[in-house]
Amino acid sequence: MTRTPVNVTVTGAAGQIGYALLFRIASGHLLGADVPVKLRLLEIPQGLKAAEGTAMELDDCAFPLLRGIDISDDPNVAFDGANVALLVGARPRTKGMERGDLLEANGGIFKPQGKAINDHAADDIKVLVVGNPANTNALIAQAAAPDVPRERFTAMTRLDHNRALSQLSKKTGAPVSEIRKLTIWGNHSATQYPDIFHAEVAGKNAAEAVNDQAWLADDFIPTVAKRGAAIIEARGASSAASAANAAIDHVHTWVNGTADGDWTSMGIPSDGSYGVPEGLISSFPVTIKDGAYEIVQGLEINDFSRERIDASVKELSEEREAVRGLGLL
Ligand SMILES: NC(=O)C1=CN([C@@H]2O[C@H](COP(=O)(O)OP(=O)(O)OC[C@H]3O[C@@H](n4cnc5c(N)ncnc54)[C@H](O)[C@@H]3O)[C@@H](O)[C@H]2O)C=CC1
Ligand SMILES: O=C([O-])CC(=O)C(=O)O
Repeated sequence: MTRTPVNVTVTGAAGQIGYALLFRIASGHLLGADVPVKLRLLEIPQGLKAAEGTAMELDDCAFPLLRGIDISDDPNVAFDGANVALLVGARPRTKGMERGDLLEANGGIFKPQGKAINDHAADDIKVLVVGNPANTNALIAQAAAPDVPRERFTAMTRLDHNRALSQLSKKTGAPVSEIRKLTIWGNHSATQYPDIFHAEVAGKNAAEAVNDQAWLADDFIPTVAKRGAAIIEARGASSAASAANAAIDHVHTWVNGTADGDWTSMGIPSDGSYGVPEGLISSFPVTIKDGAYEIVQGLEINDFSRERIDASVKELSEEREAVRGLGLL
């Protein structure tokens, strides 16, 4: 059966995450081994030549599922007909830059991209924001796209989720495949809260299996929350292949669903669940079926978790206020 190719737009295509991401999209890991894709690459003018080089390499792989590559520096062209948009390109924080400056610089990227998505993307568009500060960049893009259902704008906390799985696996000796129901709450930042109180390791409650409060508070949580900085320190560059892998996981799960008896973590617009103010793009535990996600309801939140969720959500509220103050919402 011939299928219509799915248009996948990737911004920041010439960057290091782009380089780790595009080959996996083209080889079928994003959407499935039977789904042809067309890539639409968006770069700034200085990045176009490098994007063209990457496109040449993509050609040279002769991927059977890759049905075309377009490159542009115009968001209105790159998002035209997009079914999936991976917003990776962002303005990194540079020396002496305050958080407000960073938010403003990113507003200049994510607002026009949100508008271009609003005006040109396909009706079924799904957006994942990877570029930092991811949650608030997603909010900016969403605000500029009033005609797109707001739940289509998501932010990536799957890398944090995967990091937490791996740390818990090392601690317990159980393979990652035996760990379920882990949650990242809040912001993709050092305030995020990786929660193991509802997680299961080989069918047993993870917090009880670990039974080590000091490890949880002083090792696990800071290791996961500060892993991005640790990678920069070790590698001399921020996470790239693991971030690309998480972006693939995020979209693959969004399209194909969560496994029975498990959930994943995604930055999504809050509906007010768990005391997270409505509209903030915060990470929650979600189950997904038929391309639609739902926040897992009814989890009991203990005092230890409540304090940490509240701290991360407070940071998200402050970021929202800051971009409101800049007229970006
Ligand atoms: N949410 C998450 O878990 C993670 C997020 N990140 C973030 O992802 C972003 C990208 O990381 P890298 O690929 O390592 O950065 P990079 O600097 O290697 O590449 C970024 C690319 O984006 C391009 N770009 C800048 N503005 C653009 C615009 N307006 N339109 C299109 N392209 C544009 C640049 O030319 C560059 O090629 C960063 O903001 C980084 O902090 C990184 C790791 C994990
Ligand atoms: O800090 C960064 O730029 C990279 C990042 O988000 C991460 O590795 O989690």
